[in-house]
Amino acid sequence: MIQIAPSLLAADFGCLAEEINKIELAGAHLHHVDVMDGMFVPNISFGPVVIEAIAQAAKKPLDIHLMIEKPERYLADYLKFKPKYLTVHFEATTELANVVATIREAGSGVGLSIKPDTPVAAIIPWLDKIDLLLVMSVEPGFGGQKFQPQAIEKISEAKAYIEEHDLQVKIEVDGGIDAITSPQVIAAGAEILVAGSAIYSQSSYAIAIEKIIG
Ligand SMILES: O=C(CO)[C@@H](O)[C@H](O)COP(=O)(O)O
Ligand SMILES: [Fe+2]
Repeated sequence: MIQIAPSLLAADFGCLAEEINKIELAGAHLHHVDVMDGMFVPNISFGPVVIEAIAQAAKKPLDIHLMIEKPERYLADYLKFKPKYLTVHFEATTELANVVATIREAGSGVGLSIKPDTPVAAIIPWLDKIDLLLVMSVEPGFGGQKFQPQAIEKISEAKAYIEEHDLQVKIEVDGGIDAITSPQVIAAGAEILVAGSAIYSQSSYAIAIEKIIG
């Protein structure tokens, strides 16, 4: 089953609890939560204080995407929300084995993300240790960017390896996902689709979700 994880970055923060309620009624499976530190990416979003409010309003699970340098410094601050997935960037840490162990011990799914210029080959040794591979289809840092089609090839490559080795890793894709790009990433093997602007910019979230995941 294909799952949709609308990115709260594109929601109206003036009425966050209402947005969360609306997107859940519209069919969201997960809430994608983008944490940006102004170091790993050239933008700052929000951190645990805002996620506390999100977690209180949400009935659906959280899918936290950490775009922060040295995420090992802050894992506990996000694991306390018991996210379904806590995802770190491969490029952001030299402590990946410890990061994976800490997330797993806390009971959340382990997510690992790669930027557009990072090849799938770089994370192959980690695929049997994680639950989620997040393939970025834009440079991380901002919502509303154009989908980079080379992500399709990367998803296919990762999917082929996962199937060949009978692994349980799900592939998530994030950036520029809409009704045009979603069939391409689904065909390549993505199972969780993140979409921000393509959903939250629309008057009907349910219709927007329906157009993306059918
Ligand atoms: O992680 C990121 C951006 O860094 C994403 O989750 C975006 O927030 C997705 O937004 P759209 O590209 O769907 O507008
Ligand atoms: Fe994201």
